[in-house]
This record gives sequence, structure tokens and C-alpha cells, in this order.
Amino acid sequence: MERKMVELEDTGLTFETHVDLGRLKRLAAEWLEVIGEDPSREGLVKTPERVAKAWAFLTRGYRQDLKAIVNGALFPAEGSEMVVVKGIEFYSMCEHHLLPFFGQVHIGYIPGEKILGLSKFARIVDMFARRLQVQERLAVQIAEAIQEILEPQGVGVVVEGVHLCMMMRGVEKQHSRTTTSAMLGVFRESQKTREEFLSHLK
Ligand SMILES: Nc1nc2c(ncn2[C@@H]2O[C@H](COP(=O)(O)OP(=O)(O)OP(=O)(O)O)[C@@H](O)[C@H]2O)c(=O)[nH]1
Ligand SMILES: [Zn+2]
Repeated sequence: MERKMVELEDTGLTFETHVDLGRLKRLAAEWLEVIGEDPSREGLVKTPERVAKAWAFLTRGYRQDLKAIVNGALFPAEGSEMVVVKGIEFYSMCEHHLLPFFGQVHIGYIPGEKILGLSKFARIVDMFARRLQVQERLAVQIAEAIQEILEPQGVGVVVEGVHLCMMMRGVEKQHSRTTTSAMLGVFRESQKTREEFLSHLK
């Protein structure tokens, strides 16, 4: 699939996308018509283009490559103490309603031979959040990616999220929070390790 560089107006932000922006723009204009709007009215003239760019951004994770993200930021481990990176915010889109869900990801791992540059955990979170998701899979994919890259003794991922599809529509519950998790290796096998990780999140 062809990849293009897109520049988001006024942000200076440039990213690579596989999205056919022209086609998405046409579909966005049609969508506006279907919901009873007039895509040619002044306030909406540029909306289809903005929508296309926004969706290219919100789904850019499909085309990101784990190795490129890690970019060699692997360093020799000097111990085997647990590393915990808490409160990494994420924004994703639920695959059932195409509405946002967002919250925080907490990651813990016990190194094997390698440790990972700390910023890369946030990049890995974004790689999987910036696509259509369910919150359960988001946790599993992050954990599996860290397992693949680091070959640690174990990894635990906890995702806390709120879903606009449950707030703005549907059951319309404003205070429900969803927690999902994925535990691999020693985090799965040892209750003590899991408890140590979870105690960091309190
Ligand atoms: N497990 C899981 N479910 C999700 C997630 N995001 C949205 N959902 C749920 O997906 C389900 C889709 O249910 P359906 O009955 O097919 O769709 P719906 O009629 O729009 O459901 P309501 O939201 O109950 O109105 C709903 O229960 C949503 O709450 C997620 O990340 N994980
Ligand atoms: Zn939903």
C-alpha cells in the first residue's frame, strides 16, 4: 500500500499515512449529507478534509513498526528489579462505535538481559492505541510487544479507560471505569510478583 506524508495544518506535525485522504474526504462529505447537513455551508467546507486528516492520525498505528519505534534503544540490564512506568495516557477509538475511549496505561516488567529506553513504552502504547481497538486487546498487544522486544522475565500491563460510547450514548453511564490487564511470564506465574506490580499502581 502506498504511503504518503501528511502535514497537519497549523501544527507542524507530519506523519506517514496509508490512508487514501481523497477518498476519505469524499466519504466524510457524504456522511455529512446523510446526517442531514449541508457539506457546502461555510462552516463545513473544510470539514471533510479535516476529518480525513484526523482519521489518518487516529489510525496511524496500523502502519507503525515495532523495531523502528524501539530504534535500538535497548541497553544491558544491571539488575533484575521490577521497572514500573505508570500513567501513560492513551487515546483510542472503539471498534464497535468508532467513538473514543481513553485513559492510562501502566506497565511493569522484570528485565532479562535488556532494559528499554523509557520513552519507548509510551511510543509502544501509541502504536497500538492509534487504531480501532477494544480495551482488552490493547493491553494484550502492548504486553506482547514488550515481551517480543525485551524478552524480559515477565511483563504486566494494566489499562484503565473510559468509553464515550458508554457515556454519550448507549447506557449513558458517566462514572464507569474499565480496567483490563495482561500478565506474561513471571507476572502470570507468580502471585507475589503480580502483587508487587499492582501495589505500585495504588
Ligand atoms: N469488551 C469490550 N466491549 C466494548 C469496548 N468498547 C465498546 N464495547 C462494547 O461493545 C458492545 C457492543 O454491543 P452491541 O449490543 O453490539 O452494540 P450496541 O447496541 O451499540 O450496544 P450498547 O452500547 O449497549 O447500546 C457494547 O456493550 C459496548 O459497551 C471494549 O473496549 N471492550
Ligand atoms: Zn463503543
